[in-house]
Amino acid sequence: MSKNDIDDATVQPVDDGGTVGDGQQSTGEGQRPTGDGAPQFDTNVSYRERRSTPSVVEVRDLNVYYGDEQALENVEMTIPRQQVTAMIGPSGCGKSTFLRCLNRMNDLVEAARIEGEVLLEGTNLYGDDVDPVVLRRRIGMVFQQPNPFPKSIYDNVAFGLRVQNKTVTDEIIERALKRAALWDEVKDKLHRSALDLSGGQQQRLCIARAIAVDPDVILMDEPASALDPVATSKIEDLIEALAEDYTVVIVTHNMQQAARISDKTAVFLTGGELVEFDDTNKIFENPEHDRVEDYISGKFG
Ligand SMILES: Nc1ncnc2c1ncn2[C@@H]1O[C@H](COP(=O)(O)OP(=O)(O)OP(=O)(O)O)[C@@H](O)[C@H]1O
Repeated sequence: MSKNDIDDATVQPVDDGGTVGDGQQSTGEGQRPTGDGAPQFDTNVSYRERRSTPSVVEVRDLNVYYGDEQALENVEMTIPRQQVTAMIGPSGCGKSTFLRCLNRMNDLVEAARIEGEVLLEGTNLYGDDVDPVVLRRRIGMVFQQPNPFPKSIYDNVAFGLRVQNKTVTDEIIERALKRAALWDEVKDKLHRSALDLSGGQQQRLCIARAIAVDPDVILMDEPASALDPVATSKIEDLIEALAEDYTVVIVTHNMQQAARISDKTAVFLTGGELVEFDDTNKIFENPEHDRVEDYISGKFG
């Protein structure tokens, strides 16, 4: 399967009752024991109540290979709760591979082999008893190209809830659209096709769709790179606002964007090495590593 096939395979609704547009999947009520009854994530405690711990995702000794090629090498990272964490680095350094490891999207790539641990609230996502479908209900994803379904604006936002057999109310739809800073622009045309929206509006709709099911973490792979400067600016403002409620992890090619909107920045360099991970200000003003300084100052990449 090619890299592009991953997105294609996960953005369209399928009839297994699981996939929710932008890669979110669910089997119903979230993190209850599933399948053979193996306990998964603790769902009796809501994410809002679990905020007492500072980190939400811990990555330990992560190595990823595509066939013989190593794409990530011994990556260790602690992703803080309710902050924006940006991944930057030159093309091919493994940023998207890393992001996809956080919700097991790489499971869909036949050639990919993953070693190491990714802990969500202390549970290894790669544990034998973890259902990736349940996991993707907790970790949503927004892609580079806005990918609304050919349905109404309302039905796009409702999609994930319906897949999970959850109640859909006008209030829930309104709340998600407001949270995605789209409500004022669409409140009078909720039953019109989502495909009639502009690219920037479509991307905010995809964000509304992702947050309607109330995930813990939102992964974003270059969410503004297909948009014009005005639409990009709206998405950037929105990402900063979302971090009040959610943990956001974003891949961006745009260093200024990472500097503007993120709290933490991870710099990957060629060979899938995470060279530095720190507060964004530190990375951009006084990085520890010469290679990071060279990259930030545009000497390569
Ligand atoms: N499905 C795949 N099959 C084989 N190799 C892959 C696949 N996806 C990525 N790779 C390889 O893994 C390495 C890391 O790719 P990845 O897309 O994660 O990098 P990136 O930093 O996100 O790049 P870009 O900024 O260009 O999107 C590259 O060498 C790439 O060719």
